[in-house]
Amino acid sequence: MNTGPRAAARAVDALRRGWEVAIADTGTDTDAGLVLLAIETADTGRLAAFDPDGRADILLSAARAETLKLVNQRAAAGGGAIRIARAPWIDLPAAVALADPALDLAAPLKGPFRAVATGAAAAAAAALDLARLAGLLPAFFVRTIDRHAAALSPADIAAYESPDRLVVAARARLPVAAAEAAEIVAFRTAETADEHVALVVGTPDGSPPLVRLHSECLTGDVLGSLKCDCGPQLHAALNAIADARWGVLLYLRQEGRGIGLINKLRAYSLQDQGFDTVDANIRLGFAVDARDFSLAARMLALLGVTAVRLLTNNPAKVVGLEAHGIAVVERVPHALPANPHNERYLATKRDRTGHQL
Ligand SMILES: Nc1nc2c(ncn2[C@@H]2O[C@H](COP(=O)(O)OP(=O)(O)OP(=O)(O)O)[C@@H](O)[C@H]2O)c(=O)[nH]1
Ligand SMILES: [Zn+2]
Repeated sequence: MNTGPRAAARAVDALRRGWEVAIADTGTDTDAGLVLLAIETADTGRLAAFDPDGRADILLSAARAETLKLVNQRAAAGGGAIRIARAPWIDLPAAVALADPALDLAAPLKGPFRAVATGAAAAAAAALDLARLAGLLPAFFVRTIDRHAAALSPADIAAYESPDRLVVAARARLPVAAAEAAEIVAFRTAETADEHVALVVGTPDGSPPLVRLHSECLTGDVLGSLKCDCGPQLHAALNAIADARWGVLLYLRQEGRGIGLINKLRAYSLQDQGFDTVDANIRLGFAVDARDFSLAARMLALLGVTAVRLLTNNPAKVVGLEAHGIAVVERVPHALPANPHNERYLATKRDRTGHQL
């Protein structure tokens, strides 16, 4: 068996190219595995090769299935994945409509739908994670196979995301507008292309540094998007850290709260239709926040930082760091003035995701 994160890296690549991927289940009561073709990157030729008899089922996230009202709340409450039995009318365009919420208003679904057991729950959940890692919609054509026919396990996919093998790859002096005495430290793991960065400002003075965990936001950080508060938060954080004379800004490549740029822009398109930031993620079939702050904790540990004053309004960041060995001795609020375009976004963060604004 081809184990390890290398198998997961190959699978991410395969999904993006529209190639099938097989995942062995790790449940003790099953000898099953799943073979999967991502709906987003399928085409008629690939689908015919994958599923010549038109018998492959559909695998969706529970959140997406609930949005489509394909399953009742009770079925979805278990979380994870929902498998829908293939019906003759579910051709490729119908499957795309199941996967992609952009079409929800334009393409009413036919039905009826029948939810069946996933047959390999751990493999199904891992498949959804793999889609997110590949930046794809979490929706597949799926067939059950013998687990021995699969080269990939859920543990491989977890290892791919794990920060355990993160190392410092390069460091250099980097004077920036906010602070001339700054050093940039770049991190990477062997398996992912993501290059996470820390900007270390000033020199340790024996007290816990002022720290900001900033998740990448191409639209806000680079283009000055008014839809969110990321750009102003980034610059205010650099200034606050410079004023404190000792601190660290982590620039985490967790675009779109971990769902990637393309999926975030899909969420924006749903927001144009009236859904808020939480419901947009759910309609796409993702968690409201897919980030894992163990990555940030590992970066701080590699910098020799074990206790911080954390600039954030998000209690999940405090919990995430503390769960991974970094003491948060103080939460420093980090709210910036709203504008007409991000007012609702900030209100949703306050009302629905527990931000202390
Ligand atoms: N999926 C999704 N991601 C978004 C949206 N708006 C902004 N983001 C992403 O949210 C992340 C910004 O979060 P942060 O500013 O790090 O943190 P936060 O959770 O808001 O908490 P604070 O520390 O209080 O700012 C970035 O990765 C953005 O790309 C949205 O509408 N949908
Ligand atoms: Zn943003």
